[in-house]
Amino acid sequence: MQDLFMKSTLDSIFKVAFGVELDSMCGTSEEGAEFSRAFDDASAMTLWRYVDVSWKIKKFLNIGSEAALKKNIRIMDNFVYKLIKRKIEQMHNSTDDPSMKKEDILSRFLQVTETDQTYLRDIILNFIIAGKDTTAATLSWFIYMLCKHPTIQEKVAREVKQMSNVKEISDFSSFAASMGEEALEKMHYLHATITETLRLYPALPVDAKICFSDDVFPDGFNVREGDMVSFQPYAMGRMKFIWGDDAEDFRPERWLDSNGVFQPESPFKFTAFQAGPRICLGKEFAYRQMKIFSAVLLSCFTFKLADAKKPVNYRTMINLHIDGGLPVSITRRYES
Ligand code: HEM
Repeated sequence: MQDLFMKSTLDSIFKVAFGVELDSMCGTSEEGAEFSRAFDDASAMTLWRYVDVSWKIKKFLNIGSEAALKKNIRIMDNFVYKLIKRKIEQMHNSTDDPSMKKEDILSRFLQVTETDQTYLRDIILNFIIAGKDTTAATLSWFIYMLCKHPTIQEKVAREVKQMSNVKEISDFSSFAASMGEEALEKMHYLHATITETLRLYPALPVDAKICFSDDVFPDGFNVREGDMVSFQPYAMGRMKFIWGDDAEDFRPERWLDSNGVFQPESPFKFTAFQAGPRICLGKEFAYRQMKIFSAVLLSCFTFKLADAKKPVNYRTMINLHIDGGLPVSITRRYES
């Protein structure tokens, strides 16, 4: 499942942010598949710099992991610069139809006359880094949690069916097409279940910052310019003094009031999306995307772990991935 989520969220971010059908899901674009591979390898190699004390020497000599990283960066750069060039050409050719220019985020940047190609490349990669693995990993943990808690899985499926107002689901794609904004808004239990997943499995388990200048924290602790300070949404999400004695239990109900309406928490308590001025810019987008994916999947299929006895471990990456993916068996809910 995790691999499929990674591919589909990459395709989705490409469509929304750059107006491009990458189709890494079906692999019809060889260029897209090469970019996707290079992107994943480059993220893993970048993280190893934290623990590999010799990375600077390797970089200087252009050997080992650093030579491979350089090659992957070149593949990504070529792909992204080509994309920017194509987009600029498309925009020039579509002057007669102004609506064509506004569809995606890259076009909007180009409209405000931003032409520095390196800056645009960084914007593109930033969106991919921020929006691909985060939602895919969260959806994987969400399905994992629902396999561990089948009654919650059924409750989510029931809510989706009820709120989407579809009497009988006869096929997957027409049900997906009928999933409107209004119906998604009403799915409070689904919203709570995704949020509960993020509390226990935040896509960014540790968030680090480097101090810009000397400072004193509210509790009197001194930090100096250049110090690294980190907070840990993973640990915070499991602390009893923050969430109560049942902090380690998966209980979506904790997010609902007595009428079943979702009650948000302060972002300084539920820190999966950061808080303050640097809070995640894609939070609403991420919820919408995750709700659409899970609503469609859960109303059409039931999920079970392929091997319920196999322990699930974390993979050492910036985002909280399931090591080795998430093999599941699925059963169709409707008669085809
Ligand atoms: C479950 C999904 C997601 C989670 C848990 C998440 C979490 C976060 C976190 C913790 C940060 C702060 C990083 C830092 O401290 O520098 C962040 C920043 C950001 N996120 Fe997300 N994110 C998610 C999905 C997305 C998506 C889908 C997009 C884009 C469509 C996105 C766009 C961004 C951007 C642009 C920033 C940078 C904001 C800034 O630096 O001011 N995120 N996200």
